[in-house]
Amino acid sequence: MPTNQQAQVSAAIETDQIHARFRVDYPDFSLDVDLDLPGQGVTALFGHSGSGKTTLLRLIAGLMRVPNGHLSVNGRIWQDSETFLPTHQRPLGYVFQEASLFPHLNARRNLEYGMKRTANAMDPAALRDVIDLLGIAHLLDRRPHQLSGGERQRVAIARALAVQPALLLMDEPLAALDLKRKYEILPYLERLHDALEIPVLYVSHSPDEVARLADTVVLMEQGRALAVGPIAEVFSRTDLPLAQDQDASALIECTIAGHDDRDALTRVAFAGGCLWLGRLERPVGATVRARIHARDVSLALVEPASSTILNILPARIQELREIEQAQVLIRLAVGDDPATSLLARITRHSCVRLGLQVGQPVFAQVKTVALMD
Ligand SMILES: Nc1ncnc2c1ncn2[C@@H]1O[C@H](COP(=O)(O)OP(=O)(O)OP(=O)(O)O)[C@@H](O)[C@H]1O
Repeated sequence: MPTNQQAQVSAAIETDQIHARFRVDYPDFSLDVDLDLPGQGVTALFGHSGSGKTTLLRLIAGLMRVPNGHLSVNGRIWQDSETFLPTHQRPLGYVFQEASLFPHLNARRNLEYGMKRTANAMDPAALRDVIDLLGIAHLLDRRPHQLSGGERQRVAIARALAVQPALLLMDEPLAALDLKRKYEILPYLERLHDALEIPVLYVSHSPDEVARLADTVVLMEQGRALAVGPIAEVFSRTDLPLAQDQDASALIECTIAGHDDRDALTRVAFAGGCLWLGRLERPVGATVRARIHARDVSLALVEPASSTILNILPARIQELREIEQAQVLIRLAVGDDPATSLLARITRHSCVRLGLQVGQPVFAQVKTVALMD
């Protein structure tokens, strides 16, 4: 029979949301946010350098205190007008740009260090799972200087998780790694994403990282949250600076529908259509996230009968927006599902020549599809 206190805790946990409201005024910068974020999955705090991402993370960690701030995490108040939990009382894990491991302790002792100081440490079986998930079992006897940057970061992530935090904060955990190491560690982060039940706030200014890892995005600009929402929705909004970028892209959640061994192709299905990709070694039914750059999509009014392009999707124009360099950004609904969007970036000249307008049916020719996991 649960005690009253346990019943209150479980009732509070069901609220499943993070609410963060903060205002900070520095002489040359102000941050003003009021955010409701999902209580699970990875939320990216995404924006250019100086947009306020780290400041927001520090406020959430309790490393800074501002008056009138409010923070609740899955129903537990961490800060309001009466309460301010100091950092050491907040059940959180914090992973920084550079793994801050103790140099005189090996990886195992580094993991144990935090665990000894909390009443909520993982049991040995759960810790073994985390060690396996991050692929660090063979590194446990090594000291930090005997590890690569990526390996150190994996140990730092395991250490953050070993205290069973209610929230994991990651501040550009890949920023200090070179490209090769980044690509080494990304699959581990993707595995974490699938395995973790706690919410993760992930600071990044890299669209590529965010496209791979995030479920929800907070797009930060000059201390404000310009947009908050599911990643596919935010990425395909043509009114945001993100879409005007050369890297603008749409994300589509897909399921592996079948393989064609003869032609070394894999067919993936999404709500409203399907795409052919180079052969993927993933089982039918597995989910993958596809990223399609706006610059890789061209449009035709009639279905091209003789094209080398594998993926030609019937679509309908949802929105046209003229952007710089005499180009037009077009948002397309693909198939029957209005929630699945593609972006196409074409010249104004072509747009006028084809007489494109909102509501018009077209065929989207997709030159390249990148897989995000
Ligand atoms: N203690 C401080 N006093 C005054 N200004 C500060 C202070 N801390 C941060 N700032 C300013 O606040 C702004 C936001 O900084 P913040 O580190 O939050 O940005 P960021 O988006 O995390 O940037 P980056 O991606 O470069 O880490 C910057 O203009 C910074 O100079």
